[in-house]
Amino acid sequence: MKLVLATNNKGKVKELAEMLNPLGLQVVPIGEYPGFQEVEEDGETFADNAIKKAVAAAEFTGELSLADDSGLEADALNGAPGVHSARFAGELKDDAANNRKLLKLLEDVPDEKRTGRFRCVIAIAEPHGRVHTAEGACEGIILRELKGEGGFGYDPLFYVPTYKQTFAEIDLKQKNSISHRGKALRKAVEILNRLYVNREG
Ligand SMILES: O=c1nc[nH]c2c1ncn2[C@H]1C[C@H](O)[C@@H](COP(=O)(O)OP(=O)(O)OP(=O)(O)O)O1
Ligand SMILES: [Mg+2]
Repeated sequence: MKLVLATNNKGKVKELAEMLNPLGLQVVPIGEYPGFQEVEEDGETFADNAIKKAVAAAEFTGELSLADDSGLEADALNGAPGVHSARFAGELKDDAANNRKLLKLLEDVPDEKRTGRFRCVIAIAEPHGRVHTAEGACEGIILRELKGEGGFGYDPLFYVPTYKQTFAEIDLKQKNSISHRGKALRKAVEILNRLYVNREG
């Protein structure tokens, strides 16, 4: 069975594929389907946007499709950038510019108030229209400067106290074991196993 990954984010594809490949599904990024138009992410919640992306991909490809909508919530900014994380500093989805904007807004925020979390909602859309969702969150601290070279997005600013490292300093497997995406994906895998078993039997 095919599973289309309805994301254009290469960082997400790496993390998702690492956990999905062992399932024995044929995992195909949406980039391999020419002509798919990126949907407008105008939902008020991560779930709204994840569902919108997964359904659009399932309709376009006719295949089981999985989408991820995620972002960073800073408590000192009342949860911003939240669902606007990707385009926080503008339409270009520029990670470096997003990180600079976040640092600037948090400039005067004392260490103990720099708490936040990544959130992720994964939506799985079946070709005939049923949708399933799974979510995950990971708590951390937003640093005052970038640290680490790995990962993507806000990873170099996101410090995990239990690891004493940022998401950009830990490897992909470690990140998947604790991250918002890893948590959501483990629940999503249970959903996929159920769907897969139902189809076979
Ligand atoms: O583990 C993460 N580590 C660092 N940053 C992260 C992570 N997870 C989400 N993020 C940030 C990246 C982006 O600024 C936004 C997601 O936005 P989001 O719309 O879900 O993804 P996107 O536009 O990059 O790709 P797509 O919609 O095609 O899946 O949150
Ligand atoms: Mg997006």
